[in-house]
Parts: sequence; C-alpha cells; structure tokens
Amino acid sequence: MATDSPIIIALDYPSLDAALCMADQLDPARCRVKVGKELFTRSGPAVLEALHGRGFEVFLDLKFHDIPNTVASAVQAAAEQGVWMVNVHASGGRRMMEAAIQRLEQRGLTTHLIAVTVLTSMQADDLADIGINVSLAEHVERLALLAKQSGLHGVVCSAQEASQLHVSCGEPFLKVTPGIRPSFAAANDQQRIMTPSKAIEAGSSHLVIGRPVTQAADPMEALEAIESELGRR
Ligand SMILES: O=c1ccn([C@@H]2O[C@H](COP(=O)(O)O)[C@@H](O)[C@H]2O)c(=O)[nH]1
Repeated sequence: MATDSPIIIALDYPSLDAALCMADQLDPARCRVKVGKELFTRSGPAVLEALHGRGFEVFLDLKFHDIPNTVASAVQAAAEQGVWMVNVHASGGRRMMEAAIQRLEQRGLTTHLIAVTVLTSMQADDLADIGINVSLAEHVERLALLAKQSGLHGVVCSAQEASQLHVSCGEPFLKVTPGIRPSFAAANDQQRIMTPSKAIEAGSSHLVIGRPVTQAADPMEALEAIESELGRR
C-alpha cells in the first residue's frame, strides 16, 4: 500500500518480535518503515517479508560501501526482495554508484537507490579527523552532486542541507533526512538535527524518525504529535 506521508519510522530493534510489535501499531497508509543494520543482522530477510506482508513500503538502510561489483550485487539482492528504497555510501565513489544503478536498470528493478552523504551524527570536526578539510556543507554538496551525476535517485543528508541541495541538485531528487527531532525529543547521538515541520519547509522529501517515536513512553501519541505538526491529522 503506497502512502503519501513523508514519515519513515526507523525500526531499530534487537529482534524481529520487537520490531513487529511496533509495526503492528503503525498504519502503512500513514508511514513507511526503515530496517537498519541491527535488525537486519539479527533477523535477516524474514523481517522484510513480515513487513511487506503487513503492507509496508520498506527502506532497507544497510548503507553498502564496497567494490562496485559487490555493491551492485547487494543492491540487486535488496531490490529483488521488493524493498521500496535501498542505499549506499556516496564516498564509495562514482564507479560504485554507477554499477549499482546500472544493475537495477538492467534488471528492470524500480527500487529507489540513494546515497549517504555525511552521517547526521557528524560535525565539521569529525570530517577534519578523517582528513576532509572542506566545510561540512561543501562536502555534503560534493557527494550529493556525485550521486546525482551517477544516476542515483537522491541522498541521505541532514535537513540542515536540504535547501542547499534543492538548489544545487534540482528536482526531482530525494532528500531523505534522519536527525529529525520534534521539540519534545532528546538529540541523542544526532548532531545535525531539525524539527519535522522545519525539515519539510527546508525541502526534505522524507523524514526518518526513530527514537522520538520508538522510545517514547507512548509511541502512537508521539507519532500523532508529529503528524499534527505536519498538518497531517
Ligand atoms: O546519516 C544518517 C544515516 C542514517 N541514519 C539512521 O536513521 C535512524 C535515525 O534514528 P533516530 O533514533 O531518529 O536517531 C537510525 O536508524 C540511523 O541508523 C542516521 O541517523 N543518520
């Protein structure tokens, strides 16, 4: 069941049962869900089957980063399991991203392929630590343009870069933004954060939201507050 909601709930749980307990409270007409490294490593493709069976569109957030043939094959495997979206790290480079998108096109697979620019948990000094001495905004833009030139459908970035990428990468180009923090939520380990409504105003196409909902005392109340903030209730 396709939804027009920009909300993607990150199912960061240590077991299939815990993830499905959350999913069973959600409505696939009102959000998509994201499966990341912890849940997929613990439960494998069974979690995708279970979520698809419940009608959810799934973003498989495994952030592939390897040699071109390996990444292309992994992206193909994800797409053949019917996921709505999958991602790679843009820092894997042009040849890696081109190989991945070409593999999807050759097989007629319509899964969205996006690239992580700079993790939302990072700040300028983290980039300096790994030898990147341009500004964070400049590095995000460089990687986003590389992803676009390589034929990808969009990027993972923070909402703080969304308006800049709207100008530099044009549209249509997906800007999937984690680090979303409603006013009631803690930042946790996220550094580049924004509220849901500000993120949409800035040009985010999708909002990835985990702990502000999944760790809330009342997850459904938290989700409804976010939907109200977005004028969706
Ligand atoms: O740059 C990135 C890329 C991916 N993520 C993932 O999004 C969620 C965010 O969860 P919160 O609990 O809302 O912080 C999580 O699964 C990350 O792995 C990201 O945060 N930043």
